[in-house]
Amino acid sequence: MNEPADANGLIQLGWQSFRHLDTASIEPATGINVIHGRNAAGKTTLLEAIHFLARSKSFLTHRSSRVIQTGAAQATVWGRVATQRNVHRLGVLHGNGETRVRLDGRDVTVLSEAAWLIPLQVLNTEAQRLLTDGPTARRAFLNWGVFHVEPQYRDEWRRYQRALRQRNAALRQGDRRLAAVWEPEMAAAGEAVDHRRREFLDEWLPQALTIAAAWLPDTELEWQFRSGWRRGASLADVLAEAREREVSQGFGLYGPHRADIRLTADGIDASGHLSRGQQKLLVAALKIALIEYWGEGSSQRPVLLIDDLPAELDGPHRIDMVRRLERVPAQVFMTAIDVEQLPATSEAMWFHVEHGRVRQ
Ligand SMILES: Nc1ncnc2c1ncn2[C@@H]1O[C@H](COP(=O)(O)OP(=O)(O)OP(=O)(O)O)[C@@H](O)[C@H]1O
Repeated sequence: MNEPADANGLIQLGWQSFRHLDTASIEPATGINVIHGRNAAGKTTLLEAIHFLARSKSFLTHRSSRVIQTGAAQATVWGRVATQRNVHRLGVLHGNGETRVRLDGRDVTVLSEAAWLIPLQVLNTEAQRLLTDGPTARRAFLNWGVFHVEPQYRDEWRRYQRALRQRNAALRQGDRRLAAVWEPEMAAAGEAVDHRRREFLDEWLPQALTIAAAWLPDTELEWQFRSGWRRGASLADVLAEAREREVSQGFGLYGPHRADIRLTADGIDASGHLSRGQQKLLVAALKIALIEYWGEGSSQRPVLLIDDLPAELDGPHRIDMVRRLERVPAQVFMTAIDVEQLPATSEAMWFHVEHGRVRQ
């Protein structure tokens, strides 16, 4: 650890043998960074490198070996991350089928320790699956959001999942007595998880929809949260009532593992009603509001990666989006093929990428 830096965030980023990027290091702005260049220049790869550093994995592939440059043995990304108190050195290396994370000179085994240092969100075409896919993606997003505001949440969620697994195993064996033994633990942890989720959602979603409403003024946006069990009933009662039916199913049908968030536009499911561009704006609003919520009282500066910001947006919406991003308490990295597609941003730092070479 070093002395505190003037500004929070990723103040230096370097890489070696990471896909087709030439070995280099850059000193990004802690506000907006624009990465531009032609197709296949390496813009998305640069975002991927930041993701790799923050989360020890890619957002493009589950197979980390793919990030290793053709012909190289390992890929490395490293960075210096300034928080309010210190400057941390973080490094992620992938080679020989394993990923190693180093934080301030020591190996990190619990990856969330490193993930905690750089709260990160990605806005790309995949991110729109938050609206179009099933509830699993939304629950993962919700869990990640709550975890960054309430670190104890992870333990409660793990406790719940453990009890759920044990009860499911008992249900599959038809062992009603053992299933009942796990119910008080499952209900206690489940209610705690639900409580934290609701507190978080009540703050986050109204703010997200306010941001989105400014971009989609003619659309009425609403949200609803489904806990995963009957409203108003205690989870313990619901589990006891459902036990017999669940034995025949072989797994638990109720609880926070079945939760979902429903977003509607003019009363219709948002994914079915909104255009691609409108969906992009809504997802951007969800992520910006999350980042603003994280930013409050946190010593870590969140990072927002936006791949091809101009795509699918008309001129006025591009301007609105960039103006909004200028006020977000986050470090933003956005890519664009052509700088002409973006409005002038006074504070931004510009990086040009050509054939894998990044120039500041
Ligand atoms: N492991 C690797 N080793 C070497 N080159 C790679 C590797 N993986 C991908 N590439 C190359 O990286 C290029 C893609 O880079 P990237 O996706 O960052 O481009 P981009 O600038 O975002 O382009 P676009 O604007 O088209 O999205 C491809 O030409 C691909 O062949």
